[in-house]
Amino acid sequence: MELIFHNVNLSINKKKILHNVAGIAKPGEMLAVMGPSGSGKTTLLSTIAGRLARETGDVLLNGQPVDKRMRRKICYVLQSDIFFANLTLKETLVYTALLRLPDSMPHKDKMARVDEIVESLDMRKCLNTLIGNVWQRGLSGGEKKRANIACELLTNPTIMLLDEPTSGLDSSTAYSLMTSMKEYTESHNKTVVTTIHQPSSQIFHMFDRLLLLCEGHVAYFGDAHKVVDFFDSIGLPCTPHYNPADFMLEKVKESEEIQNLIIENADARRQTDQWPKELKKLDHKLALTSTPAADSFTKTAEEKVEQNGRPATNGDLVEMKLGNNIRHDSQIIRNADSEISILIPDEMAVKYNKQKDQRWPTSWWTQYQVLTRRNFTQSKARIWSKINLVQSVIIASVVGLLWFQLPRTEDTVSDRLGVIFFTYVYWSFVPMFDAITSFPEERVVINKERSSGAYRLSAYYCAKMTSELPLILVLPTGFTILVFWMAGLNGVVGFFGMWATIMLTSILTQGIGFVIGMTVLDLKLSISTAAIFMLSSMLAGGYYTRNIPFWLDWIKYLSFINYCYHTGVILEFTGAEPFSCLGNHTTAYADCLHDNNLGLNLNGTLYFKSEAVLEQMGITWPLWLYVLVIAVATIIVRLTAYLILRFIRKPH
Ligand SMILES: Nc1ncnc2c1ncn2[C@@H]1O[C@H](COP(=O)(O)OP(=O)(O)OP(=O)(O)O)[C@@H](O)[C@H]1O
Repeated sequence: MELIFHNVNLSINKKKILHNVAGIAKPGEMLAVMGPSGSGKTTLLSTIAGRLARETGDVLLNGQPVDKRMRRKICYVLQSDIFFANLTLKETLVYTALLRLPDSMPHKDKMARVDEIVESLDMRKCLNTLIGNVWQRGLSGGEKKRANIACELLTNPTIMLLDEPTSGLDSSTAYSLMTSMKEYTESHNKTVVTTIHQPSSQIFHMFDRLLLLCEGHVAYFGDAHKVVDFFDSIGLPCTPHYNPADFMLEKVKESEEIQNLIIENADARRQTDQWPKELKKLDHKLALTSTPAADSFTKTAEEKVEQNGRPATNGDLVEMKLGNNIRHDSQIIRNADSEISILIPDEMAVKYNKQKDQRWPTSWWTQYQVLTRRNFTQSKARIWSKINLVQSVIIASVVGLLWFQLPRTEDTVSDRLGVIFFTYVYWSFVPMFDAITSFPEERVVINKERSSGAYRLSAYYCAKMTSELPLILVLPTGFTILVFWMAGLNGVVGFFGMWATIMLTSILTQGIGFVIGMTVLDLKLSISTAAIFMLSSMLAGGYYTRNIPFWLDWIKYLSFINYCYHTGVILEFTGAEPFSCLGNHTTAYADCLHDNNLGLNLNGTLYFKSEAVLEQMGITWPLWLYVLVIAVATIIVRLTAYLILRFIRKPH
């Protein structure tokens, strides 16, 4: 496919970044975009990829404007290597292939495609290596760059946009990477646009075309090997044997005077034969569509589309009655006076393509299945990490030993409340902070993948919820078993009740963690926010204080711990064995109770029924109501997290 970008203008925060940037890249060729740091190379690539909205200008593939469907033919390899650190290279490539290659392609063909790319980029020896990150060693920098490119190549894109693929690589690794890319481009007839900072002269000579940018202006566009002649022609000769790439970067950074000289001469080249005819044609289209004839022009083109059943392309002839008010531009009138060659107007091609829009490469169900498997694999290492396992076992053992086999006497009531409160609070803290700290890493990967239209957000979100469920529930299950039986809490029913409500608490608090992590992007700030939220919930949760000032009493209804803790209390003190009083009759529980809660043991000591504790604590809601509130809160929190991702944290 031929890629044309024509007169692209773009401003960010009112700062003009790109000024009438134009260029063309052809199949089987590599176009290098060069320029000093900050000259707009990445911005241009993002604009071509459709991730930044241009103010004016066209981006055309084979003469047609790029819409969402066509954008799938473009792959954009970002400068940074964004992956899940704890997947191996093979897992990364396989999951990417399963997600991004169409359902209609048989599984074995998808795997064959992975093999082909691995061979092309010479990556076989590191297939089973973890991707890794700063804390965990994995692929080397060069291998990561190749992995980044490989993931995009899997979809067999026609246009490849590479943002600084050689940054951070030593010269021989950079050369070998670019050689692989050059071979791949030529053998598969791909159209490649790559930004590059300071290529060696060997790499520079691999490029077919060059776009040199200077402060967002075109300083040169044309054959890469003719750039030295251009500089020579404007009085800036290059010293023999000097790397042309270094030479021109020095010149475009030299002085304002030199910069203006280069830009003016580059502008002047647009009127000469050295400027590609395709770009000249677009200049004419612009001139024509600014005439009063534009409306009838569009209409006739639309008729042609309906007649052909496909959008008109660059070479199509569209019949148009020439009115008196049309400029007779000899260059664009082709056959007869009544026929004219035009490019299809943007809005019309987009409208046409929408009808056939296959937005996603795979079905929702495929996306859900693959993402569930991938998420399970990558979250397992994190959630079931050795450190989490050891931490849970140690804390559970300490709790179990401190509250070991509590006797059923009145003075252990407060201890029982303590262990229940601690257990619910602990399984609120752990999932919440795990969600907050893990989400930033995940978010960048998801944003990258969603930007390239790999899957639906709903598929990702449902997969995440499902795949992490068994993972987040295993540790609290083990913890509850240890603590419950070591402390000697209330029987089998009480155990299953506590286990279930702790699970629910973990799911709720993980959701709260996601909401905080998605809303507050700064990690430090999100941890502080979560700490404030958790501590306030704890304080208002009914364990530390039961006599909140009346004007602040409503706060307990906002504390999720209030509900979780009270489910635990109800489970512990309902239908349990009675508690013995300690000798005298003036105890808190015995004194405030109705007679029917009291009784005498055989040895003559007073006892009270366990439900008396609930009465003394003023717990009047039934268990199911507390559980219902937690369940509804869980659904609301999970939905909120989804909506935040859907509408607020959209990728560019
Ligand atoms: N959000 C923003 N607000 C203001 N200016 C911005 C913003 N984003 C980018 N810019 C500016 O746009 C210009 C072009 O940035 P871009 O990243 O495209 O440069 P580049 O040529 O790719 O640089 P490098 O080679 O260092 O990656 C820079 O001057 C940058 O400061």
